[in-house]
Amino acid sequence: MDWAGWPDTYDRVLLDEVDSTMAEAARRAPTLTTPTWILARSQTAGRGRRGRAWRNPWGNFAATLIYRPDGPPDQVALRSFVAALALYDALSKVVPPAKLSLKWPNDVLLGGGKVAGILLESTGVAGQVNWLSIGIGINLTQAPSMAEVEPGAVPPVAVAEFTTARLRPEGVLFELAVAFDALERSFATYGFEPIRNRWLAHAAKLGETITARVGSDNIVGVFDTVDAAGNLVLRTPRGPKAIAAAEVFF
Ligand SMILES: O=C(O)CCCC[C@@H]1SC[C@@H]2NC(=O)N[C@@H]21
Repeated sequence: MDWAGWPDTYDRVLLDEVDSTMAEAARRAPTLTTPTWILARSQTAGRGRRGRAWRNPWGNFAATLIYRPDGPPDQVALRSFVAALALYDALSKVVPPAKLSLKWPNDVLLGGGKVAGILLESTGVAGQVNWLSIGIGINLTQAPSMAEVEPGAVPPVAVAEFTTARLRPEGVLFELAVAFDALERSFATYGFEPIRNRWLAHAAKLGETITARVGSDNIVGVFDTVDAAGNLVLRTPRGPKAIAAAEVFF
């Protein structure tokens, strides 16, 4: 693998097997000085959002970027949109971009099915984020079966179903790191607005009726926008509703 063009302010660690790249990032954090991408060819205890397991068969992509982002926690949390757009840009190199879309808060869809997920974890004290870990899983060669995902979830798909290109996790890491670096620089210079606008340009189901599950409540409304704080804004019969955290169903 030719790494020429790798963003030189980032380190990379390539592992054959690990429990979870999130756990590995947390173990390395105390001694890290440089933003670092950790890629694993397989994970034995991959984790997803909301405490779910993330199965990671050989051939799929699993990596975590760990770094010290600038800004207060609310700005740090917006890096999930930066990561989603970086995934959009990286995957656009191997599949038709028109088939990609972004599902709030941080899934990437391909042909309407879930192809990638993002998990953010951070540590900090006194309102200051110390380390942020952005975990990214991509179904490159294999997607889980419907039986393995939550009822009502969008069906999982694999990148391999949409391209004949050779898909290697290292190659995807390269594209992802380059894209993330460019977007992170944009975020540092111009803030969230350009990222938000680009994210909205690729949003799945914008202007359509969706359901946001918040705890045990289902809020049904028209997906109006994502606001400057990253909230999902739904138009409901009772007026606009800004939702900070939810599971979205189509
Ligand atoms: O639930 C989701 O959609 C998020 C899944 C995130 C999975 C990735 S794979 C790399 C990193 N390591 C983990 O254990 N989880 C994340």
